[in-house]
Amino acid sequence: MAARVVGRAGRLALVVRSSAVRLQSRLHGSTGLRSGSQANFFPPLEDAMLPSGSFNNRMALITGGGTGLGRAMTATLSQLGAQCIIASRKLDVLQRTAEEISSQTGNKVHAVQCDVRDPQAVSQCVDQIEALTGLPDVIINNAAGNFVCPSERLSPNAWKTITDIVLNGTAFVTLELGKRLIQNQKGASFLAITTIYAESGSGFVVPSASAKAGVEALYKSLAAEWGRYGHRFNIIQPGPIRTKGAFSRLDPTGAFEKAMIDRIPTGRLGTPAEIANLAAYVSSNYASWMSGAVIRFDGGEYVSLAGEFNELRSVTPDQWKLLEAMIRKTKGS
Ligand SMILES: CCCCCCCCC/C=C/C=C/C(=O)SCCNC(=O)CCNC(=O)[C@H](O)C(C)(C)COP(=O)(O)OP(=O)(O)OC[C@H]1O[C@@H](n2cnc3c(N)ncnc32)[C@H](O)[C@@H]1OP(=O)(O)O
Ligand SMILES: NC(=O)C1=CN([C@@H]2O[C@H](COP(=O)(O)OP(=O)(O)OC[C@H]3O[C@@H](n4cnc5c(N)ncnc54)[C@H](OP(=O)(O)O)[C@@H]3O)[C@@H](O)[C@H]2O)C=CC1
Repeated sequence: MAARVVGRAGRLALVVRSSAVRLQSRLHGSTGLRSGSQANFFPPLEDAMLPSGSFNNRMALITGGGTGLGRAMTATLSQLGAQCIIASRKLDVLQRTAEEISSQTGNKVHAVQCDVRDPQAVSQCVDQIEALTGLPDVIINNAAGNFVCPSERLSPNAWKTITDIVLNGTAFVTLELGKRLIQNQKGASFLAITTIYAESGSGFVVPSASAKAGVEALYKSLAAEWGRYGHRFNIIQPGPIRTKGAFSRLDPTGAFEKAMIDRIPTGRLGTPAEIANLAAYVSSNYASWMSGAVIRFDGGEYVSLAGEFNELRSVTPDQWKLLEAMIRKTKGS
């Protein structure tokens, strides 16, 4: 009896899988029933969302602001009136970005060299910022380092490098600025950019997952402790958004991109401009009651990966009829 049931279930699974695969390949090539088409429902809007002038007379520090998502956040804040300071290791990259953005927006963008792993360099960077603009009203901890690697291949220095940039770097910047802001009785909005796997953990990016989880604990803790000094602390967890920095280190051959898009319910990657709009809102006075928030911004990828039955999206209506009939026939346990 048991063998008959297993046999029938096995045959059904085969039928379901092979007809789903046939349908998938007819519609969308070799994999991914849902990729692409539903993205038309979710077009990315690229223009700045907040009213112009929302950041007039405000100073914003964006770490890692010379490239990728940090650059997009800088461009949006600058367009909305902020005076921005971008800080990272590569001064030439920072200066190029600063010139490009300020020539487009008419607002000054300052470039300051800083390796966030070094607390002394961070302290000197904050000295420079104080001299240039005064202490910032908006701090975005966006700088990061990452690469995919089986954990058994990680050297102690590989572990240290990622955790130093992501967790210690964020802590050094946050504590240095926090202390000086408290001394000057000035409030500020702190935002950390983490990732969806800070919550779940993930193999093959274990130093990054561990450090990003630490950043989330740091920001939630300070949201509770430093509200009394006028500071807000929030977190954005982005899903996949194409940047050279991330994709060259996480999917160097491009082999995983299609499978990744297939599992995103909105059928596409995010865009830098979209996350820049969210970061601007969270950092603005329109969000002055938001603190301690963790905002997942991933097109639905996290819940899609989490739900055990989500693969049933590929079951066709005819197959559902069959499955339902089988289930209804079952009596008792
Ligand atoms: C499945 C498809 C996925 C597609 C994308 C989906 C994205 C969704 C989720 C994304 C999350 C993204 C999170 C991010 O953080 S992306 C940000 C990426 N950007 C960067 O990393 C920019 C900065 N990075 C760097 O500068 C370098 O890459 C660095 C290695 C992090 C730091 O550089 P540096 O200080 O110069 O370090 P090194 O001296 O080169 O190396 C230090 C030790 O690390 C070892 N190491 C370096 N690379 C590797 C590697 N690829 N594998 C294993 N080990 C590595 C290196 O050997 C050193 O150790 P030692 O030899 O023992 O001294
Ligand atoms: N793109 C994506 O799909 C996702 C990105 N994220 C997060 O978004 C943020 C931005 O990533 P993204 O734009 O994609 O990648 P980038 O590689 O473009 O950005 C990382 C930035 O961090 C800076 N940086 C690295 N190490 C240091 C350091 N030691 N000191 C100071 N700055 C440093 C780099 O500048 P420099 O080399 O000049 O130092 C670079 O500008 C990161 O926090 C990342 O974890 C999270 C989830 C998904």
